[in-house]
Amino acid sequence: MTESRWYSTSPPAKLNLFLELLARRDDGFHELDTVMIAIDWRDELRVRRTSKPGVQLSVDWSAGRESIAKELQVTDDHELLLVPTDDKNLVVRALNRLTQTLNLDGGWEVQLNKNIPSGAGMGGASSDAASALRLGWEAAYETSSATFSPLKHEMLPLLAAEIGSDVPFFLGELESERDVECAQATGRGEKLSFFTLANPLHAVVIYPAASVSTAQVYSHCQVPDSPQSSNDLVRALQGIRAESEFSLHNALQAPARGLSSRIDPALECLSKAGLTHCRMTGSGSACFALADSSQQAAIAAETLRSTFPGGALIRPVVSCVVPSEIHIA
Ligand SMILES: C[C@@](CO)(OP(=O)(O)O)[C@H](O)COP(=O)(O)OP(=O)(O)OC[C@H]1O[C@@H](n2ccc(N)nc2=O)[C@H](O)[C@@H]1O
Ligand SMILES: Nc1ncnc2c1ncn2[C@@H]1O[C@H](COP(=O)(O)OP(=O)(O)O)[C@@H](O)[C@H]1O
Repeated sequence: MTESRWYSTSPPAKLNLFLELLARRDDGFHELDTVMIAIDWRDELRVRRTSKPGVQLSVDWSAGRESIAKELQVTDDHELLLVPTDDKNLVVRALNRLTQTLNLDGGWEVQLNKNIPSGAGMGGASSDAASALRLGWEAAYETSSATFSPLKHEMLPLLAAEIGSDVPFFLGELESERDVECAQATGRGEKLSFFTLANPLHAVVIYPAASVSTAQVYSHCQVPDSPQSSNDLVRALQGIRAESEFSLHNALQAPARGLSSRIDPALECLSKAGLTHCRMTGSGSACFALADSSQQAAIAAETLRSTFPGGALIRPVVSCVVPSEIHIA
């Protein structure tokens, strides 16, 4: 086979504005009611097809390992900065599954530049995997004589859900050309109802130099007797209901706080920073609070960098569209 061109994109992170547990399933997963929003804190991913079988993945930190280590106040070789390059990396799993499913020969060369911290509840690995599926599909289409394009909308969500509960969100709404930033998700997170925000959402995110295992947090959670619903929040985000009427919720915040002592300082600092709606995202450890404008978010982030006790990545962010744009070179 011939090598393909390079396909690249910038996988975004996500925040869970709402997360409620509805039931514990027999397969060990939890039925959720969650609202996810894509934000412009992004990794960089490049993929091309090669004649050599397998996935050759190289990973680096975009800002440089030393610079991230300094912000986190850890050493360059600290485990928080380790990103797997073997099949523990969801990008490798995604491309291997694509190779099998499309019966492709040859393999892949992949460059991943990280910005999104791992074990943060920001879905970095899941977003990278969704992007790898999209880029891999386009590269395979360029270099194959097979006409598998019509299958894309059916196959990619199935492969995505196999790789992880959060991966389908990052594919966006494949059947439409609509710009969507948000989804209300049910099932284990893979049943998605996408929608557009009435107004961009600004926030400040703190990743407090602590990685939390998603599986461990779920193993300490409790399903409430009377679960809350995200419907009011969704209507407010769509502009159908007054924005002042919404509140955020995360049923995983309590068990995650019990597992990591770094979450409480992040929540405390955010709640004192003149922002609103302070919460943890996903299974943690990152926390966020909403701002009225990009300017307020930038000023609050700057202040928090000098007041937060200990190392942390602190960023002003804004909602963005899923999926991210693909570039070919
Ligand atoms: C908590 C959330 C909220 O968006 O995100 P993160 O904090 O991971 O970003 C998700 O539910 C995480 O989704 P994801 O990270 O894809 O999890 P998966 O790999 O599918 O599952 C990891 C483990 O988490 C538990 N799990 C996950 C999803 C779910 N609905 N119920 C669960 O109980 C299961 O124990 C599973 O083995
Ligand atoms: N592409 C990737 N980038 C970062 N971490 C990855 C990747 N693929 C697999 N991992 C592993 O996934 C775990 C965390 O996944 P991630 O999605 O970043 O966090 P979270 O589930 O908290 O959103 C870590 O154990 C990390 O080693």
